[in-house]
Amino acid sequence: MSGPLIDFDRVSQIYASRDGSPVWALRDVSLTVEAGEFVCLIGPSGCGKSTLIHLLAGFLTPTSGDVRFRGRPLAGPGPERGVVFQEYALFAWMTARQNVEFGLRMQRVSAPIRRRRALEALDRVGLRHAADRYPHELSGGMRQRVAVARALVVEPEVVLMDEPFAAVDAMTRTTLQEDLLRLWRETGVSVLFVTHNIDEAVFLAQRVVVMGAGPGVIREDLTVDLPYPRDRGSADFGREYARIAAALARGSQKAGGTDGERRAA
Ligand SMILES: Nc1ncnc2c1ncn2[C@@H]1O[C@H](COP(=O)(O)OP(=O)(O)OP(=O)(O)O)[C@@H](O)[C@H]1O
Repeated sequence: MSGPLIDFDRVSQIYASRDGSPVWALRDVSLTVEAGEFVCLIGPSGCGKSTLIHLLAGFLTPTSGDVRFRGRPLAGPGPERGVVFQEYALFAWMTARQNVEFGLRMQRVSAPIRRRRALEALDRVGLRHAADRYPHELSGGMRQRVAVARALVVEPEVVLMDEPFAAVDAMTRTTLQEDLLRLWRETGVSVLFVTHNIDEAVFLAQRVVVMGAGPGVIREDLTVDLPYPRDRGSADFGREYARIAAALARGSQKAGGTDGERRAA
């Protein structure tokens, strides 16, 4: 393939606030993601991380600029872009297997193939045994695993994850991170992952995109050049952590700047 998988080209997103005044969620954001990359977006609350994910998911159309996938402007949601949110967005009235089958049903995949693929996807996240349970019978971590299986079962080219592990306890979170890395390496899918957590970004990402708020811009785009699996106790890990923390601190000092500053930086 020539060109990036994902291309944000000078994208701005303006919402109307309750009193009608404009809210610049993103201003002039340019970002590319290559096929197979694992990229984390990190930044203060309100810097437009979720907006960026929603644009890419096709839930929103940018106020100006273009969002392209494989060189083509996006026109709504599509099966090549899977989404996992922080909240367990599972259908309460469906079992884990039925939840995972949902996307395949939309694609009109036949019932026996749906069933087989859903069970395989649940197996990959270690939940085949829980296929017939309803969401309320699952722990928070298990529900997020089902959400990951549901996103992956349709074999997307990118998974968009908006703070997917923020609501689970620390130990479960670590396990989910390890599982996600394994799935990423097994499938070759690209991952765009929003987090507030520097440790999570350093553990997971090949690139960490640091955003700033007021309006939302990209401040820095940092490569994390550490081999996988990463050792949280290593000096190298600590150095990368400090580098990203410093970039975040610089970004918040510059709040209110423009994308032009990023280019100049
Ligand atoms: N539907 C909306 N209408 C009006 N303003 C909105 C809307 N959605 C988001 N905003 C505003 O746009 C800005 C960016 O919001 P967004 O949710 O993308 O940020 P975020 O970085 O994901 O924040 P957080 O880390 O708190 O989830 C914020 O100022 C927010 O209040």
